[in-house]
Amino acid sequence: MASSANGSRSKVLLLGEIELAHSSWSAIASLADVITPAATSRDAFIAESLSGAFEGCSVAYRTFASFSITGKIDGELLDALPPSLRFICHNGAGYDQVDVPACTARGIRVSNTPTAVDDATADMGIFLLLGALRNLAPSIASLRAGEWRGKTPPALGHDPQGKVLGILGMGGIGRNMAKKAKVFGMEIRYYNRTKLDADVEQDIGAEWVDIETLLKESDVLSLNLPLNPNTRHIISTKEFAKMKRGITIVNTARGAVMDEAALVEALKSGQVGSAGLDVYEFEPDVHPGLIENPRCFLVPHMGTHTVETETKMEEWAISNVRMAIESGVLRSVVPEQRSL
Ligand SMILES: O=CC(=O)O
Repeated sequence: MASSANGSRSKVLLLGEIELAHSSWSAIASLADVITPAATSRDAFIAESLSGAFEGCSVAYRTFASFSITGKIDGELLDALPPSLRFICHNGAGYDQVDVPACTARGIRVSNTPTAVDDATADMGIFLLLGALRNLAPSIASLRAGEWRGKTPPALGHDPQGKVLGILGMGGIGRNMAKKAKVFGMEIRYYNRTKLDADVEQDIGAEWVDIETLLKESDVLSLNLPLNPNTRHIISTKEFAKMKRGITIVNTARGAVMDEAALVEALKSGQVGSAGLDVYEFEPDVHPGLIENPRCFLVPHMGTHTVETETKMEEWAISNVRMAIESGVLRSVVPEQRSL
């Protein structure tokens, strides 16, 4: 299938940059013509597509950052893309930037890079958990400002040992984080629509509880679930009110699984004691109420930002492009399309 139905060479649309896996991408370029858009905004991208610039492309490779050019891959954008497009290979685990039902309706299959991100994202989760529990943000800032521990001594932090870590969403990242948190002496509870098999639960040392219990009994709550219409704002004012006063919230998933304005209020009132965040509802904008709150330990969406993990992710996404070109199937189609 390295050539298209009419016998010409396949065409691949490259949305974003290849940063690390250059030799694997060169191998794609030897199999197929690679088209790179000139546009730098959504309107210009749509106009460029409607002008026929991407005609004949059957596969698109895209990065998280390419959102700044195309915006969401939704029905409007798909209608502007050529009907030859059959596969969208997303480089990333979370694919909320792609409207999967709109792709399905047009016969386009979507892939992501599931397990490649697990270690690095879970490592970031543990880092944020410890940083928020230990109340490290103000002293990191005061040291850099030349004030040692600041004008008033920072509040004492808390140890993870013996605390209950509630994990909301027990996919690969949640499971990985559970194992790591166990080493810090934490007790692991989780809620996931599908309960893990008993042997997996036992291996991880995690207990399934219903979501109400998870909210009520956790000392730290880590959000590890994908963003979709069912999970948007799954944590908001009502849920904060059910939690233990002073809870620590960790989010490495997507900002919008939590109502960010409600989090700011819950932090202000002390209902939430601290937060360790890698993701934000309106990235790259961060709510000023988070930035100004010393009990927030904040990182600008860097969960997978390592040479090893970014390389794995690119290699994985490129392997999807290769399979699409050579065999007309994807290596890791997204769960919503698995039964199609
Ligand atoms: O945010 C990172 C990812 O979705 O892989």
